[in-house]
Amino acid sequence: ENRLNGYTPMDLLQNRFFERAEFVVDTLRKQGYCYLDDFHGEDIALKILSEVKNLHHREKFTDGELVSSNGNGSMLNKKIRDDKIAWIDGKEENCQAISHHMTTVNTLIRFCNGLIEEYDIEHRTKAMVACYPGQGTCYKRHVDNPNKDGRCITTLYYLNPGWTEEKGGMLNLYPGGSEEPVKILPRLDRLLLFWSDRRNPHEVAPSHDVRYAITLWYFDKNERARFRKKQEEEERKKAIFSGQENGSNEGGGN
Ligand SMILES: Cc1cc(NC(=O)CCC(=O)O)nc(C)c1Br
Ligand SMILES: [Fe+3]
Repeated sequence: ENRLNGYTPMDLLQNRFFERAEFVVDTLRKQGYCYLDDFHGEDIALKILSEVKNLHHREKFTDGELVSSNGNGSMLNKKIRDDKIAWIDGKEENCQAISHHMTTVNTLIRFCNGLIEEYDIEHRTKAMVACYPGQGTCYKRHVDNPNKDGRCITTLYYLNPGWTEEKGGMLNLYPGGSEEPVKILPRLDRLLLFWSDRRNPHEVAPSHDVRYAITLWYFDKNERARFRKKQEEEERKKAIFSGQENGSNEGGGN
């Protein structure tokens, strides 16, 4: 077969992933976050962007969560976040490039998993495609996984060609809860990774132009299993409790 100085193209590809995984894991250990620029290359990045814009134009995004009341019971549709999101599993039509992104990040994370002994990463969420429509839309400071829901690594892929700080929309990251934020430019073809837990509070500064990103959260198998068991336990307790509440006794059954 076509061996290039002893390596096949697959060998070279594997090496490339291994090298990037080593850099990612070393950097995550050192500072808790890491970003790779020119992750897919411009052509594929622009293809992914066109699919995301297409989702946006086809109204496939829902509004960010609305919080309910302002405390005195009246329903105030105050927003805690301004992003519009679409959940994508990668099999949808016209999402081939987004699907390619998902499998590429899976491969990178699989190589990283071999180097991180404290986690055992086998699963992830669907892709959350997010759009900040501009006009000062932002996302308040928060931690992705404050209470051990299983998510250990957050990956954010940015799709904003020619973005500058004047447009706002910087991701302000506070690694180790530091006072001064690390300001990450959400530029096209940048892949940002960070530990999803309390080590990385973050916020999106007000955006003055349309800002797209794709998030994938990766789970630690054990933390996720514990969380699911706890959830089922709570469901059971709730079912029993609601049974007693309205006096019926079948709730205490099963
Ligand atoms: C729905 C949701 C979105 C986000 N997004 C960001 O933190 C913004 C990152 C960026 O676009 O730079 N985080 C959580 C914990 C939830 Br939940
Ligand atoms: Fe977040």
